[in-house]
Amino acid sequence: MRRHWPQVLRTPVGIVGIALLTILLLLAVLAPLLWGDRATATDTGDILSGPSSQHWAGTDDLGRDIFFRTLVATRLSIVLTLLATALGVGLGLLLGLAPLLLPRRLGRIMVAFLNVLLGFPSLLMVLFLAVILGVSTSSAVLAIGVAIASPFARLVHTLGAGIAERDYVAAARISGVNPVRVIVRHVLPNVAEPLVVNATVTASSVLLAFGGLSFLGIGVQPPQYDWGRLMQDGLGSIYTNPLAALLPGIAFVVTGLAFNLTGEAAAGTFGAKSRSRSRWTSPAAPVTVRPSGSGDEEHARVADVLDVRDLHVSFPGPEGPISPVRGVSLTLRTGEAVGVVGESGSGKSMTALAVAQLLEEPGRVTAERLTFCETDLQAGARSDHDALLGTSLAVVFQDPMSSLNPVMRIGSQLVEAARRHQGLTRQEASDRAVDRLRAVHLADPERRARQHPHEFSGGMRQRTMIAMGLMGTPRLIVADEPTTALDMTVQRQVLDLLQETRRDHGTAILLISHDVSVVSSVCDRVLVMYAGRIVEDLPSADLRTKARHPYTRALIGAVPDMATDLDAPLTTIPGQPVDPRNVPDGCAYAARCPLATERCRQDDPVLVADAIGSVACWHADVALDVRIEEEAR
Ligand SMILES: Nc1ncnc2c1ncn2[C@@H]1O[C@H](COP(=O)(O)OP(=O)(O)OP(=O)(O)O)[C@@H](O)[C@H]1O
Repeated sequence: MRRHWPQVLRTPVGIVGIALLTILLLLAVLAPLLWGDRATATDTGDILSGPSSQHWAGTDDLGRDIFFRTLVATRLSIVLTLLATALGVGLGLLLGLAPLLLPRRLGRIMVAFLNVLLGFPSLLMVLFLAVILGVSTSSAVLAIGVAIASPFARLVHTLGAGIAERDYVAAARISGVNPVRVIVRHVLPNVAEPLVVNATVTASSVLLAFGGLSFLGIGVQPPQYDWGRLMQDGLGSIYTNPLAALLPGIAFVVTGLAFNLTGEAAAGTFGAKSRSRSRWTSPAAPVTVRPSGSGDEEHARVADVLDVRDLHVSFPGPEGPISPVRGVSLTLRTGEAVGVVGESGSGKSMTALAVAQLLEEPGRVTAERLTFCETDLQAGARSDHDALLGTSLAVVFQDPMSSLNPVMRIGSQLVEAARRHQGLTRQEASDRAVDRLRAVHLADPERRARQHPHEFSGGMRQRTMIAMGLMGTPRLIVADEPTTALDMTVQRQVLDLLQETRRDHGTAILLISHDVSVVSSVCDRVLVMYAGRIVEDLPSADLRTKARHPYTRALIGAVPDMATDLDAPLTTIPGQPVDPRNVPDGCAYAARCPLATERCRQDDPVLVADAIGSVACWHADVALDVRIEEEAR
C-alpha cells in the first residue's frame, strides 16, 4: 500500500485533494497559534458589522472577527472529525473482525446484529445517540463514531471473510497460528487498501455530521467553536452579513472536497493496481503448504507414512447428510507416489483435505483408521497433532491466487513457516529459505526471497510452495492438481521437482489430478475414484493395458494420444457423474456403463484385490478385448 500513495499524487484529482488537505492541516496547526487572540478579541463598539478592511468577513454579536474565527475553528473541526472517524473505524474493525474470530454460531449472531444496526439511517442514529448521551462535544464524538461504526464493520466483515477463505489463511489457522495473529498478519494487510479509502471518504460525512450537530446546538458547546457553531451564530445576521454563515459553509465544502477527492483518487489508484495485479497472476498455478521438519533417518525407519481405512467425509444437507467420500482406504509407504484420478466431483480433493486434516466445519471426517507416521490422527486433541502435521506434511493446492499471501514477501512466508514449526532463529530461517528456493531451481534466490508473489510467474509460485514444504523434510506431499493451468514445459519442471524431492528425501507423494497421463508419468500406483469411492487400484505401468473397470478404461479413452484422429470429436464419457446428494443403489457407475446388468443396478460391488491390484466391478473378469468391443458399441 505504501507503494501506491505516491501514485495518488500523480493524478490531478489526487494532487488537488492532497494539496487541499495539506493546507487545511497546516491551518489546523498554525491558525490558533497565529490568530487565536484576534479570533477571541471582542470589540463592543463594532458588533454585527459587515465586511470591512479591518474585518474581512465582518464581526459577530460580541464584535469578534469572523474571518479569523473561521480560520481558527479549522483545528477543532478537523480534530473532532478525525477523532470521530478514528473511533468509528476502530469500532468498525472490532465489530467486523469479531465474527471471524468468534465460534461460528456466535459469529453469525454478531453478523445479524450488524445487519440490524445497518437498518438505522446513520444521521438518525447520530441524533438519537447525541440526545441520549447528553449535550457535549465528547458525546457528539461518541455518537458519530458509533453511528459510522456499523457500515464500516459490515465492509470490514465482507472483505475480511473473503480473505479468510483463502488457502494461505486456512493453512495458517489450521496449523495453529493464534487467530488474532492470523487476522493481523494475513487478513488485515489484504483488506487495508479499500478500508483506508473508505475511511477517507467517511471522514467527509463525519465532518458534515459534526457540523450538523453543532449547528443544531448539540455538538460543540461555547466557548468552544467549530464551523457548525459559527454557521449557527452567523445565521442570525444572514440578511445583514451573509458572509458570517457563508464562510464556515465554504470551509465545510472545501474540507469535504479535500477528503472526498483524496479518497476518490486513492480508490482509483488502488483499484487499478489490484486489477492489474490480478491479471498478471491469473494464469498461474497452485499451492499452500504445511511446512516440514527434519530427521530423515528416523523417517526412513517408518514404512507406512499414511494408512487410511474406510474414510468418510460428510456435510449436513437439507435432506440429510451429503457424503462426497464414502469409504476410501489407501496406504502410502515411504517414498511411494500414488495418484488419484477421477472426474470432477468424484471426491479426490475431499479425500486429500480429510487426510491432511484440513477439512473445516461443517465437514465431518470419520474413518476406521487414519494414521499418519504411526500417529492416530483420530485420537487425542487436534493441537497434539499440529506439530507432526506442521513438520511432516506439505499440501500443495491448486489455486494460485489464494495460496500465497500477496502482501508478504516470499522469503518472509517461508521464514514464518519454519520459525513456527522448527524453532529456528530468524537468521537461520532466512538462510534456509534462500537455500530452499535454490533447491527448487529458482535463479537468484536471494533477490527472489525479497520479492512479492505477484512478481513471480505461475510455475515459480508453485515451486516456491514446494520450497515452503521443503523448509524441513516432509514425509508426505499432498499435491492437489499442482500442474493445472501450467503450460507443458512448466508442468514438466514441477513434476520433475516432485520426483526429485521424492528421490532425495524419500518423501511420499499423493498426487491428485484429472489427467491420467500426468499421474501415470509420476506415480507408482493409480487410484481411480468415482462417486466418493475407489473403484480401481493398479500399478501405473498397467494402467493402459490392464485396467479392468469400465470407468478407468473410459478415462483412459478420453485422453488423446499421438494416434488420435484430430478431425474426429474428442472421446467423452457419456452421462453425468453422480451427485453426492443422490447416490443410486448398486454400482454408482451403472447408469453410464456399457457392461451394466441388472445385478450392477442392485448390488454395489466391493473392491476386490487380485494379482494386478484391486477393482470394484461385477464384470472385472470380462476379457479386455471383449470389454473394448462392448464399450465401442
Ligand atoms: N461444503 C460442501 N457441502 C456439500 N457438498 C460439498 C461441499 N464441498 C464439496 N462438496 C461436494 O463434494 C463433492 C466432491 O468434491 P471434490 O472437491 O472432492 O471433488 P474432486 O474430485 O476433487 O473434483 P475437482 O477435480 O473438480 O476438484 C462434490 O460433488 C462437491 O459438490
